[in-house]
Amino acid sequence: MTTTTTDMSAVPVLEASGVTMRFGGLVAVHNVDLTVRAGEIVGLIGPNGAGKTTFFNCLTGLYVPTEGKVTYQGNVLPPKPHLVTTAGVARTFQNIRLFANMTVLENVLVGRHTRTKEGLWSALLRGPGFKKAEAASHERAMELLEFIGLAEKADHVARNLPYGEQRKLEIARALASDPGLLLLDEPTAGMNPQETRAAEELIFAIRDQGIAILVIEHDMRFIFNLCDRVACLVQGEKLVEGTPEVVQGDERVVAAYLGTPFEGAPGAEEAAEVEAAEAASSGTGSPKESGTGSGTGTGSGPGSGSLKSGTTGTEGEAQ
Ligand SMILES: Nc1ncnc2c1ncn2[C@@H]1O[C@H](COP(=O)(O)OP(=O)(O)OP(=O)(O)O)[C@@H](O)[C@H]1O
Repeated sequence: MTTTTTDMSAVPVLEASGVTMRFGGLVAVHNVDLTVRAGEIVGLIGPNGAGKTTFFNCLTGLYVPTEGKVTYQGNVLPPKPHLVTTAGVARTFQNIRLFANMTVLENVLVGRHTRTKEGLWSALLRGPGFKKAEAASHERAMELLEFIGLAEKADHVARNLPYGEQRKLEIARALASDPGLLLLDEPTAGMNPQETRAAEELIFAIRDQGIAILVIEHDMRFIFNLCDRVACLVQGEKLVEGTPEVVQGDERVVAAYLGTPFEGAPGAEEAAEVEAAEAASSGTGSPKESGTGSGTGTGSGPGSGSLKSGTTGTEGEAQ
């Protein structure tokens, strides 16, 4: 007798094929294929305007792609965001979208509603079924707050949380729908290096819970540390896809995404000296702001980060 074992990591969770999105004459996403397998963290990078968020919107039912197909666990995803969430795909947004005046706990409970079956009458009458479901939701929401480290702030009003915690809360709310795939759109935007490192740990922990992850991010250090695979979009098309090593070494990606040297890069110091000298000789007096990067790797556009993970840390950070 032969036994066959299935390598779970090879099972596709999400499969997007030939996804194209046009806005009038503008082709924001063109013929993009992308697969996310069970247990994977996949990164989506690319310069500003490359089509990353549009692609996310095509995956999550906010946009109906002009062409192409998106399946989750083998089933075509419905073109409605709430149905996509019910199917098992949750997301966060580039700009925080919390219910600012609700408490931390209430925000997570809102995310739970796709998993509660009690109807309007049951809610109005507050029968035993409703009370049981409510208690279960509450328990699950507290579990999630514990998981992301916000349990002690369950009763705080969301708008009073520090920025990094608001981002975490968004993730908890997305997790409340018990997804099998989590899409994160720039989860570390605006975070300080400590918050970014904590976010990295949190995402690994989410993956370890069996949730596949697709993440858009401009912080190259973060993305290359985190991801098993990275795809780079440029002008709506997938330029390259591969391991972090392959993608960060791809000269087309370097050229398309950065185009300029960065602090700490070989030759960057010399380049900065030359630039300063040129600025002085052109009579401007002070060297102009250049694309050499701030060294944090957290910028949001071409020239704002490094493609070498571990080379762009802020002073004092472990490399
Ligand atoms: N609803 C829309 N209507 C028209 N054009 C749009 C719409 N949404 C996005 N676009 C255009 O599609 C292109 C891709 O934008 P998108 O926001 O997807 O890029 P991005 O890679 O996510 O950029 P960023 O990194 O700056 O967030 C841009 O030219 C943008 O102006």
